[in-house]
Amino acid sequence: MRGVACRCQMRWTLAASCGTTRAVPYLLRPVESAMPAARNSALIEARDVSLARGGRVVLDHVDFRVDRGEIVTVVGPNGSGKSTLMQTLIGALTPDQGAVIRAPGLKIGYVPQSLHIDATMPMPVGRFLALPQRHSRAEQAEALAMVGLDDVARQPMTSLSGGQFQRVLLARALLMRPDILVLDEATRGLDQPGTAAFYRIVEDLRVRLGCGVLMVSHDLHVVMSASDRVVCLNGHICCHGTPEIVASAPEYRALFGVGTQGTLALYRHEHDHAHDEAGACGPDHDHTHDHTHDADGGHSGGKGIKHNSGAARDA
Ligand SMILES: Nc1ncnc2c1ncn2[C@@H]1O[C@H](COP(=O)(O)OP(=O)(O)OP(=O)(O)O)[C@@H](O)[C@H]1O
Repeated sequence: MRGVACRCQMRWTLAASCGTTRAVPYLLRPVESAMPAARNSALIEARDVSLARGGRVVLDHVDFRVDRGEIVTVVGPNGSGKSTLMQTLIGALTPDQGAVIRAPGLKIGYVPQSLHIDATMPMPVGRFLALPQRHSRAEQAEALAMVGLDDVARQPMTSLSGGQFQRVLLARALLMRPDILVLDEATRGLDQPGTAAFYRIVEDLRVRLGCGVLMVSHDLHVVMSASDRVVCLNGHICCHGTPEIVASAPEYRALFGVGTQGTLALYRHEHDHAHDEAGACGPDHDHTHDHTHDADGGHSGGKGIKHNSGAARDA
């Protein structure tokens, strides 16, 4: 009798063979954790966080949270504090004001934008995955399979394509059995199909592992359709909302496939002004930002920090 895998927000899989229970895959085994199991409980929360770097306020009264089972994407112009926010949330930086609250026992799987590996250093994928913590070959193979990579364990890291390399970084994060995956521009340098494929994997992992996902990305078209919530940061949180599917061009379908339905998505703004479907501001807007919106609904422009309104700060 074939085993039945139960896919749900809880981390377990039951597989039965001839009436006996066999070991469940490592990454899907129940985790000893003090973590709340329910969806909608905050994994990480920033409360009124402010932080200055190099004498300049980079994060200004930021309220932010990521719940179990949701994908939250932070977008914003260069220098708007996205990486600083990530580092503050994972505990690498301490806020000057406010607090970051992490659920007790929270395990974070961090995927950086890139990692330099010396080309002269022979570093097979398997050895890389054993850093900083050793895992069995079976566990490594399971993690690699989850990110769509087979038979690469003996391959040197330096021989991987950009997309393969980032997937290996993702596999390494999975071996932590994370409650939350934090991806800081993890698809930088990948082409659009590679980026779309990467985010499809992330969406799949969210379902299979029931983890939360926090991403920083500039890939608006792809990320918007993969996210439950999008937060636009420009020092302060200037807008946030749920992505809305507004169009489904054939070329996007061809690129993004079934996972995202090939759709172009926009996100709802909760400013004190309106946007049309192209992302342009409506006539009633009262624009107090120092940045503009492009046709994707993205932001660009100045890096100075101004508050729009208190309501706009709530993420
Ligand atoms: N170690 C540091 N010391 C001083 N200033 C810093 C440091 N790191 C970042 N900054 C400054 O903080 C601001 C925010 O940087 P951050 O890297 O968080 O922005 P970002 O939104 O992630 O940018 P990008 O999209 O370009 O990656 C920038 O003005 C940057 O120069």
